[in-house]
Formats: sequence, structure tokens, C-alpha cells
Amino acid sequence: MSKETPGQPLLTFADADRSPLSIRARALVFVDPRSRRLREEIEQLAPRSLPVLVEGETGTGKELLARQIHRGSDRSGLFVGVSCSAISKNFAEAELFGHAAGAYSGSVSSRAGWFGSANGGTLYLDEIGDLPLPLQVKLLAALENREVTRVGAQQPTPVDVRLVAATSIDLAKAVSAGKFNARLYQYLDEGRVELPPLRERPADILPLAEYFLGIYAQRLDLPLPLISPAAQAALEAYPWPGNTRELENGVHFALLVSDGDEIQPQHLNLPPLPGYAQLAVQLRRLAANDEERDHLRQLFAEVLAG
Ligand SMILES: Nc1ncnc2c1ncn2[C@@H]1O[C@H](COP(=O)(O)OP(=O)(O)OP(=O)(O)O)[C@@H](O)[C@H]1O
Repeated sequence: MSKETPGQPLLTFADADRSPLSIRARALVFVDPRSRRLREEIEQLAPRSLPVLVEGETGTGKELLARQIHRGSDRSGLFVGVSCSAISKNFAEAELFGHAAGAYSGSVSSRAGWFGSANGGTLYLDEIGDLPLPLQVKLLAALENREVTRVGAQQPTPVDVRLVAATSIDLAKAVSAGKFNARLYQYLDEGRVELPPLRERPADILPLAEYFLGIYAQRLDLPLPLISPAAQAALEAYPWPGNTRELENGVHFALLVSDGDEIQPQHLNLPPLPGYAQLAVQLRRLAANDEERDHLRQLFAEVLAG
């Protein structure tokens, strides 16, 4: 028998800004031209009451962006973050929408659920594609009607929630495959932002590395080492499949194993790059924008086709 009980906290970042242990959301390092454009987009989107869909690979900083959107809005309620892939299967509806007292054996008091906790604020749903289809329908109804009916309750409760959702999969494809609700997709499509993978905004890599180094050195009370030119080159050449989170972990590790003076390539413990990957990195660097990248792609296709 499952030991799960409804409404247990899964992931809530309501207090994260105040937590001294959390380095999340202290700052957004956005230096690359693509990131700067994104920042402008966010500044325009944030104060509007539109829902937002943040698309990006794992570890790119989608949650941080969502927090930034909440900060830039005038919503006085909480930022509540929930990972849809972590929601309990047995109690998904109660987790999200809450339950009335006595709805389950042992539930003496009622609970607001994640949706209700974000009343007046922002609900951040990470990996929204993992939300079961029946709940997607209920979510849309709650957003559109501005009310939720808790599990076991007779009457709906009014709620005012702004939804910021994130996905690392192509939701349009999920809609075509019948795995994602088409109307919820349309609802989210109004405010869509794409967070590019770290390898596509190379000018962010070193500033982020320095930022993380500074934060971890301070947190661990260690001297702040320099990043040697060779280590800088290694950081810039690596394609970062795990994006900013992988970079953060890599820098943290390097700080711990370095002698405190200078980070060297071996401290970063990066896997050696195959030749084609090195070439790809160089080419990406050569192409300053999407247009040039497309041009290079075409040129290569022509050359390889003989
Ligand atoms: N631009 C940035 N500036 C500073 N820190 C960043 C930036 N982007 C990401 N980070 C940091 O990188 C880590 C990963 O970011 P985050 O958790 O927001 O990624 P995510 O895309 O939501 O990941 P997932 O897809 O796994 O949910 C966090 O510690 C975050 O604070």
C-alpha cells in the first residue's frame, strides 16, 4: 500500500528568496546577445497578465526566468513552483487543487493545494507536459473560470492565478500525438519564450562560470581562484548538454579540487571532446546569428553532397 498522503510538499520555492542556503534566483547572468534579447522580451511580458510558456532544455534556467517574470509583475501573491513530473499519481488532483476536510481518511483539515497557494501570485508548473490529461482540462477550466473546486468540496473557491509553465519537450508535437490538451496549449501559446541551450549563447559561459565561482567561494568560505586561460578555453569549447546546471556543478567541483589559486582544465573534469564536436563549437562561434548559422549549414550540406 502506498504511504503517500495528499498535499505533502513536493517542491515549493515560496521561501527560497529568503533562504540563505539557496543560491537560486539571486541574479540572472545574461550577457550573450541572445540572452539580452530574451531579457528584454521578459521585461515586456512580465507586467502583462498573460500566461507564459518557457521552452528550453533541462538546466537552461527556466525556473529562474519564471521567477523573474513573477518579480517583474505587480502580483503580490506567492511564486509557487511545482514539478509536474514529481506530482503524486494517486493524489494529483488534491495536490494541485486542494481537498476539503474529510475528503480522505485521516484528512481532518482542508488544504488549498498548489493552485490555491498561488492565489494572487504565480504558479510555476515545470514540465507541464507530464501533467495527466484529465488534470490539464481541469487546470484550464480553473484558469479560465478563476475558481477551483477542491476534492470533496461542494462549492468552488475563487482564485486568481497567473500560470507560467515550462517544458523541455515540443508541446505542439505532444498535441499532435494526442498527449497534450490542444486548448491548454493555445492558452499558453499567447506568451511563449524560448530559452536557448547554453551552447547557443556562448558569451554567457564565462560570466556564468565566474558568477558561480564567486557564489560558491563565498558560501564555502574559500579564497576566490582565477580561471586560467586554458580552463576558460575548455569551458567555452564544451557543449554543455546539461546546460547551466551542469556548468554550475562543474564550477563547484573545480573549486573544491583546485588548490585555491587558479582553476586549471583538469579541475573541471570535462569529458574530452570528439573532433566533430570541437569543429561544431568553432563553427557555432563563427556564426554570430541564426542567419549565419543557416548559411553555414547550407554550405556544409552542399560541400558534403559533393
Ligand atoms: N542566467 C542565469 N544566471 C544565473 N544563474 C542561472 C542562470 N540560468 C540558470 N542558472 C542557475 O542554474 C541552475 C539551473 O537553473 P533552473 O533550475 O532554473 O533550470 P531549469 O531549466 O528550470 O531546469 P529543469 O529543466 O531541470 O527544471 C540554477 O541553480 C539556476 O539558479
